[in-house]
Amino acid sequence: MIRSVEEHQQAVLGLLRYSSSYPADSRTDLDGGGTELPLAAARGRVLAVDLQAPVSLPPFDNSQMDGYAVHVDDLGPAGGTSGRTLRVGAPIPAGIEPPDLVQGSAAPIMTGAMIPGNTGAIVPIERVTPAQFYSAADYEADAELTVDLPDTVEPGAYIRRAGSDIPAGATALAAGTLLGPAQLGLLAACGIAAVPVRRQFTVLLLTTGDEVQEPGSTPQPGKIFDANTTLLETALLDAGAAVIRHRLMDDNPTLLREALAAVADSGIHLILTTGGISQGAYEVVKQALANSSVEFLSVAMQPGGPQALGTIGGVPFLGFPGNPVSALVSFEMFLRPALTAVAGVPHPRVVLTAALEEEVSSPEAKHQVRRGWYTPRAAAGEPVGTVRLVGGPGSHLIHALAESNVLVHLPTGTGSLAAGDLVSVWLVDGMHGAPSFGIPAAHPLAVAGPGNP
Ligand SMILES: Nc1nc2c(c(=O)[nH]1)N[C@H]1C(S)=C(S)[C@@H](COP(=O)(O)OP(=O)(O)OC[C@H]3O[C@@H](n4cnc5c(N)ncnc54)[C@H](O)[C@@H]3O)O[C@H]1N2
Ligand code: MOO
Repeated sequence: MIRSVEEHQQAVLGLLRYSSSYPADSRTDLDGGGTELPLAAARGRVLAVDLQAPVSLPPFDNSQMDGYAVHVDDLGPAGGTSGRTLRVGAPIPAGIEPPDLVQGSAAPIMTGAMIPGNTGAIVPIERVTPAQFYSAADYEADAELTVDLPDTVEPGAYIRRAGSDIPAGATALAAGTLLGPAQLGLLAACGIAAVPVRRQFTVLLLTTGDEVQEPGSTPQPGKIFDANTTLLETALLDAGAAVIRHRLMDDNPTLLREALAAVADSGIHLILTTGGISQGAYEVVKQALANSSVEFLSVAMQPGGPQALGTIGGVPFLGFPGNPVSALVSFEMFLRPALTAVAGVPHPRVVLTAALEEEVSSPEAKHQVRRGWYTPRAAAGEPVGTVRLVGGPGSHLIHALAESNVLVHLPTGTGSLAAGDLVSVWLVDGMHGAPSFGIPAAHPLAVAGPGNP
């Protein structure tokens, strides 16, 4: 049986949505039974509840510029000052609560400092005379320092009002928000130190094949190093999932069946294997799961044609093909979008239209996914960016995969395309490493915190 890409996408989504024990609404299902994560540890996670701002941002009226705070009664109608000369009051650095302004005097004030009472406007230092602040020596030498204002000052100028970013009590972040640097920075600015996050979607990752050996071990004749475990583990971590990495399994169906049965009730949300699902004589996954509720099928896609889908002991199961590019393309096309729909993370890939830099042909009966390098349009007049294909269509070309920044889609029915024809590309180089708190504990800058005990 041959399925279209769209049909298999729906099948994978249905599997995760209806067969997985992952809670459909995990808002009340916090990690650790209601515990929260410190902000930095919550990067890449999904907020479990609506969070209200406990304080306003800014928390108080403050200055947007280094300059002088001018009394409201020293500003004429519509801000006219007639170049008024004012006495210089005590400077206001950021971090203090200043006394109210006295009419006839202007207080030197620094960016971010609290606005004193009675202030009508801030005048940037560049706009007054003298155009630089007095030194401590100037203050000691002359008790009657003065400053000349410009002819006009806009009332309220350069005052950042309390609550103008967000007022206290308003929703700072809604449940379901993916927590990245900006969102976590907002929570920190609100004085929040820990955040309730949704449970992670947990995947058991198992790689099969007599021919694969662990990276780091001595190369053996006829064997290859296991690329797929690392490739899929990091792709899943990037996508916000948690990964349990199973040891490599050789082509022994009985042992594989036992291993899969042993993990089926361990609270994981998906079992994912690579390899052993096509037409060979030693297709271990296919043999181990014969007569089970796992279906082996063919999707009209290249790479990633052979696929397996079903349940093992009630736990959703996906079998990706063993070729590394096939495994990653399967992840991008089927599992990643389903995770977005079910777990609220990751963000969908950015889809762009690009002009081919060269001609290309593709099997008409299949949706071909090529790897490419996307270059944004060089000038504003150009309608779209361009894409250069990297490597051929072969699903073993992991080096070419590593040198690409987009997946290039040549949908079913495409046949051949000329240079300049438009194609749809998915931007995949926005992948970042899993959360890491990388300063070694011995580093002089290291502080106690997540990852730095
Ligand atoms: N007669 C047919 N042969 C093949 C067909 C077919 O339709 N008829 N389909 C081909 C396609 S397309 C793919 S994709 C592969 C899928 O094969 P399997 O999923 O059964 O995977 P394996 O045979 O175990 O391995 C395929 C390939 O990938 C290498 N591999 C496997 N695991 C890893 C790993 N962890 N790290 C790196 N490389 C790995 C393996 O050595 C093979 O070269 O089947 C085609 N054959
Ligand atoms: O489907 Mo295979 O993944 O074309 O190489």
